Amino acid sequence: MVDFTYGIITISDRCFRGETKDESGPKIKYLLQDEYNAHNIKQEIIPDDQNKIEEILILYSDVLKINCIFTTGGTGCSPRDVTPEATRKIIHKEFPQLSMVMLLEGLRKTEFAALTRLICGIRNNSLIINFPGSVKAVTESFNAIKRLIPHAVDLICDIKDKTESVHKQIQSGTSKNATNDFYREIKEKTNDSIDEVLKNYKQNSASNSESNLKRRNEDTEVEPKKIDNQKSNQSSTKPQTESSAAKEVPKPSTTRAPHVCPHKTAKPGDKDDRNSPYPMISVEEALKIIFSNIRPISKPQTIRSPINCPPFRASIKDGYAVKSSSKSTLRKVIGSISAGDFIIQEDFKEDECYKINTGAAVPDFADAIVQVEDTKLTKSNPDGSEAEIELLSLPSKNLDIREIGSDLMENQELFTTNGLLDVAEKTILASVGLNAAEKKPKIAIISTGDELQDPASGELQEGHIYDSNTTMLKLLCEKFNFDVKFTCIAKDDYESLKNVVSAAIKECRVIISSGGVSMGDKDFIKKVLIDLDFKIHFGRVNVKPGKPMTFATLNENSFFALPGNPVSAFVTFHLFVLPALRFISGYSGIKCILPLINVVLEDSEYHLDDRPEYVRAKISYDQNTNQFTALVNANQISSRIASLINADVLLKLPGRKEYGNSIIEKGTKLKAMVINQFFISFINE
Ligand SMILES: Nc1nc2c(c(=O)[nH]1)N[C@H]1C(S)=C(S)[C@@H](COP(=O)(O)OP(=O)(O)OC[C@H]3O[C@@H](n4cnc5c(N)ncnc54)[C@H](O)[C@@H]3O)O[C@H]1N2
Ligand code: MOO
Ligand SMILES: [Mg+2]
Repeated sequence: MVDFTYGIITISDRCFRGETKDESGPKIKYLLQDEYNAHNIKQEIIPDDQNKIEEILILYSDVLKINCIFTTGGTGCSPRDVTPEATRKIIHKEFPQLSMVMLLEGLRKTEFAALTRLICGIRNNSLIINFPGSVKAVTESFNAIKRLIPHAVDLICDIKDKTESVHKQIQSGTSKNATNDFYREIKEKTNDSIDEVLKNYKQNSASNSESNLKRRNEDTEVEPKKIDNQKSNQSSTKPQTESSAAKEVPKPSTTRAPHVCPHKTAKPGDKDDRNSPYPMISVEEALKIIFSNIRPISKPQTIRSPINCPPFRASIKDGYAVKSSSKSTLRKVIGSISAGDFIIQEDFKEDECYKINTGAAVPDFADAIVQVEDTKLTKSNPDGSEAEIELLSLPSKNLDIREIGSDLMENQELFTTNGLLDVAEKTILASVGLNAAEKKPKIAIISTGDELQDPASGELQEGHIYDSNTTMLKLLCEKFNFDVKFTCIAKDDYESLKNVVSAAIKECRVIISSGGVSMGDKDFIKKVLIDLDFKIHFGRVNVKPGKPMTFATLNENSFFALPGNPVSAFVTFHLFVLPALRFISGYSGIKCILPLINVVLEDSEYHLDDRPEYVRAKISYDQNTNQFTALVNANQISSRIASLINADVLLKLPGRKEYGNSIIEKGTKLKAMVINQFFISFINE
């Protein structure tokens, strides 16, 4: 567990407000350090607020990729105790046995352990464990599962070599391995515990009120905030005095998302209008709006060389370092210099020379290199090394020597950048020993939909499909040299989508979502953006595919809500997201947009849509006419990912009204946006 990362979240209104000192969080930290030698620990205190708990768990799991997240507090039965509800809502798989081991351990001490509601589960690659609130209960719970956690995390992270060896040992039952022993122990312990627990429970039930009272007092340590929570419930929403807070009845937190009809949110008072309230704007207008609402991540910066290149006089050839002043053609070979050797500072005679390799430092008193091809070996030493050579031609001064700083002078300007660096820029930085620190926006990718299953999640459940947009959008970002910080599949559920978006904007400047942006009653993206105070700059674009494309900003955050249909997401990424990412990363104007080329339509005809369309097409080169021709890939429906295969361009077709005809014919001149440049080599075929 040494390499794993840990999160500790103390969930308590009173600790959050500073009224009570958090002792359980630090206790877990101590236990982790003591047991696992852990040092990568992130810790936080938050109030008993279900949304905040969900948000931070998502943040820890999806964004910070923490391996093991512990919560402490909020697991009791009071109205403000919502940790289990929040945990259950965001986990992908529940781990009830882990909770049971802790419960059994707790029950050995007190039957009041039954009043805590610990949930354990897995979200992505994170193990999430609810601990009770008190230091004592935290310690007991941790001790109960401390040897299970490492193996559980290994399994979740799919660390095969470790898990396989543990499995083998468990199955063979022969190992003296601690984990194996522990599994056996746990098995025995579980059986024992049930008897013990029953015995304990009977004893406890039969015991007198005095001992119950005593135990209850101990338990106030377990859940010390049951009474205080009710007060804190009030004061967390509205500041008030202690006495007035105590009089008010706390409201239970709502866990159900409110039903929101997106088409009703936009046009208040106009109940019957079921159209989208967002005007359809053109692709060009949309781009203008995007560019005027984003700004480059950094100012232009001029980078200068800290050194001379080459830093010493370097030989350009494999040959001999000589003095050009000598007219003698015979030279004694007095040494051999390889690349990387020290610079020879001693003087030498005019009829002497050094054998030298390309890139090696020329001796201080040599002023020319004669390449090996222009020499003849005239004498050798007994050991076979060269003793004398003859120069077939006499060199001029400075022949084949790269002078100090001749490629780059110290302090010379290398280039000016405001963000992204290309290969040449990264290479020149390397050549002068500088780091290639790029300024790129952090990107989050959120795929939305209850129907979505991770492609690695096994067989499809009924009504489900595999999520392909996450893969596509991540790879597209990477193809264009952008880094994706986090990806996640969000449910079609207002609250959880809001939590995911809140978590994403904390960590990432650019958020790219797909799905949930059209007219359905489960399309919550726009509503979430509005409620999180984003400004929606446009919510529909007159383009096919990609009509519901939405763009919103909040301070430095840009949100690109792409339509869910995979091809629509693909096209809108190239049309809108890529130019924005490039602009944010400092690309100048025209370079933000992918190159456009002139082509002619190869298809016999094409039926135009109402909306201007960007169809996926394959390019050929017609040698007779010296033109590129575009052949539209079959079946352009926006769900059909196959239309992307072998697509070289997004062929720009006009809307039928704009064109004045519903059919466009073979040979028509069109523009095409290049998404795959390999076809260019056809020119030379
Ligand atoms: N009444 C109307 N309905 C629709 C309109 C309209 O104007 N009025 N527009 C249509 C157009 S155009 C598009 S495009 C889609 C976009 O809808 P959403 O962005 O809300 O996307 P969803 O409804 O969530 O999903 C659409 C489609 O895509 C599939 N999908 C979603 N995410 C993924 C993913 N990550 N991987 C693979 N496939 C995904 C999803 O299952 C749906 O089939 O709305 C039309 N409706
Ligand atoms: O615009 Mo939608 O993207 O037609 O499928
Ligand atoms: Mg939809």
